Formats: sequence, C-alpha cells, structure tokens
Amino acid sequence: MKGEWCYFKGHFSPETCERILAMAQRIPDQQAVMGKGGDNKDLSHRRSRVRFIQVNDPDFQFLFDEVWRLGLVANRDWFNFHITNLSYIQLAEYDASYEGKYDRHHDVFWMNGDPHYHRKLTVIVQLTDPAEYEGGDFELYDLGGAYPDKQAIRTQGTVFVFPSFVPHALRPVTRGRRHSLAVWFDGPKWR
Ligand SMILES: O=C(O)CCC(=O)C(=O)O
Ligand SMILES: [Fe+2]
Repeated sequence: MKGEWCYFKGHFSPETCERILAMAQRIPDQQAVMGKGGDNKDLSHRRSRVRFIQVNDPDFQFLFDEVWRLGLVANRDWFNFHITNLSYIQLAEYDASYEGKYDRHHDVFWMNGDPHYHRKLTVIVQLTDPAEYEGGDFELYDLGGAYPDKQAIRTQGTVFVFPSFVPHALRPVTRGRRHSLAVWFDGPKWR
C-alpha cells in the first residue's frame, strides 16, 4: 500500500531555494493567523511570520509552473483527487527567537462558506538547509500506513505532498530560523 503522502527529495537546488527566499522577502510580512479569514490569532498554537506570493506575480511564474507540474504528477500517481486551482503560495518563517511553530492542525476549512471549493492537497517546500536550525521538524499524524523518513523531509529543496485533511504540525524551532513554502491545491468540495 502506498503511504498517504509523497515527496520529491531535494527537488529544488539550494541555489534555487535561496533565490526564491531572497525574491519573496521583498513582499511585506505579517503575523500568521489561523482559520478562514484569519479570525484566530492564538499565539499558543501558531507562531510564525508569513508572506503571500500571488499567482499573477510575474517574478514567480517559474515557481508556480513547477509546483503545478509536481502537483499534477503527485496527484496522478498517488492521490487522484479532483484539483482545479491554486491561488497563492505562502512563505513562512519560524525563528528560534520566538520559538516559531505551528501545532497540530489540518488545512481544510470544512465550513468555509464557499459554495464550490475545498482544499485538497497541501504541498510543503523546505527552503532552509537543515544544518541552519534545530527543532522545526515537520510531522504528520494519524496515518493509516507508513510515516515519512524524517531526514528526507528535512532536506533542503524537498517537496512534500499530502492530503490537506491529514493532521500535521511544525515542531518549535529552538535554534536558527526555518523557511518553508506552503501551497494548497483546491478543487470541488469533498463529498
Ligand atoms: O511550514 C510548514 O512546514 C507547515 C506549514 C503549515 O502546515 C501551514 O501553513 O498550514
Ligand atoms: Fe498546515
């Protein structure tokens, strides 16, 4: 049986990761919040700063193209969900100075009030060399089968894909700073 996740280990080169980070850092950052519309600002659950790369940003077309390509490959070979769109990419920072973390959650806003869409697939890209931080492990929970290899998913440039309804967390960063990208593929409502 296949795992309920898949990854492309070290898919983006360290140079590409650094370039994406440098380019995205010109976008103003904000305190990360939770829930549809960001109505939940509970810092005991999530401590992170985020930036949003919009789908029409010409500087990031190569990134959107590559994420779409990988998402379609992963979806074809593992998940077979109905995915139709992706509207933005989130760049997240987790710094040891504030013990950056994101406690256990899933990414579907079940009662989002939207007549059409739910989040279907979550994609995480590890932008930071794992030697630059301690803690900050990405973990999945409640899987029916195998769990992913910790080192593989910490590798810089790894692209990790899983169903958005699977519970997951980012453990507190205790030294240094970790950056990641998160992307959500939406599709017609779960039914
Ligand atoms: O940064 C990560 O690795 C996880 C981010 C996440 O789970 C989220 O933003 O929903
Ligand atoms: Fe998440």
